[in-house]
Amino acid sequence: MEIGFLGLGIMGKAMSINLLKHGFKVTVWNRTLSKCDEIVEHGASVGETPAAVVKKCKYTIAMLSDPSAALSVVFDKDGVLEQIKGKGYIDMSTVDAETSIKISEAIKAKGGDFLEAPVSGSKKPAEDGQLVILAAGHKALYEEALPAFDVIGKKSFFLGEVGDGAKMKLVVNMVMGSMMNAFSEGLTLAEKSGLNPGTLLDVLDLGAISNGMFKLKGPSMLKKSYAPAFPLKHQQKDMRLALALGDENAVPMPVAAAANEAFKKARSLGLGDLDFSAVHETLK
Ligand SMILES: NC(=O)C1=CN([C@@H]2O[C@H](COP(=O)(O)OP(=O)(O)OC[C@H]3O[C@@H](n4cnc5c(N)ncnc54)[C@H](OP(=O)(O)O)[C@@H]3O)[C@@H](O)[C@H]2O)C=CC1
Ligand SMILES: O=CC(=O)O
Repeated sequence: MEIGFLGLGIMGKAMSINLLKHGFKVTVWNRTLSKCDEIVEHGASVGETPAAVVKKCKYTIAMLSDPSAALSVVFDKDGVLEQIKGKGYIDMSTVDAETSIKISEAIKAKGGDFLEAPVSGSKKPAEDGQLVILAAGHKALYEEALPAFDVIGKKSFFLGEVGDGAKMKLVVNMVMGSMMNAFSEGLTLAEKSGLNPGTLLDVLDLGAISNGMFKLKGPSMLKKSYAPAFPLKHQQKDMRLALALGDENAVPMPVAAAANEAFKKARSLGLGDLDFSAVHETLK
């Protein structure tokens, strides 16, 4: 079965190559079309527009930067909506529930099926097929997509109504962004107060707050190495969207609000395209 794939950034590239490696036929599209070339070397076909991809494939996955990209690919000329009748559309981008619901309603109105399926996990888990998939929406489409999800991820959750996957993803990333800032302050405090921050990493790793993110990011942060796995601009977008969800639900989130300010500061320093761990530089 042919799967469509829209958006070949850090995540989309790894996910689409993974699908090809596991024997799926994949037709790709990216706004900057030249980024399709590398995926073609792995066996993909190219569609000239999102509509052309949807027309060719039974279902199409999207992995796009933010709400405005997700909306544009669906609603603009030559977009997904033009060919969605009788087809499935799975948006794996991290967006807010409102965006996802808007896309879902438009697709349903045109006779298509919609599933949101944002993922937890970064570049390496995407390359290794170890993402965590947070799906919600059309249950039959979820079941149809499970063979692809089993390649892309290590675990898939079906969370219910469209919007619930988006919200779960934002809650997870709100926690992650807040943790990253506390971690970064700890590394800086250790260093400035005369401790060896490398020893801090060992101590943290042996205790109850040991976690994969500290283990993975700590050594590269100490080397000021911020090659983007998860771009900082996307982490700040997730904090912003999570804070809006907090507003809607009257949940006070002072820790997340402070973390968001730190990511905004990092963006203002021109660090948005680096890894989100570059927020560490705002303390220098
Ligand atoms: N990187 C990570 O660790 C993770 C990222 N995510 C989420 O996944 C999504 C993708 O992330 P990632 O791959 O890192 O991001 P990238 O910035 O690497 O890629 C973004 C993609 O979106 C496309 N895009 C941006 N704006 C538009 C637009 N207006 N119209 C059409 N296409 C557009 C880009 O196209 P072009 O090449 O032309 O710029 C590119 O294909 C984001 O929502 C992110 O929050 C989720 C989990 C982990
Ligand atoms: O969205 C980012 C991630 O690491 O998950």
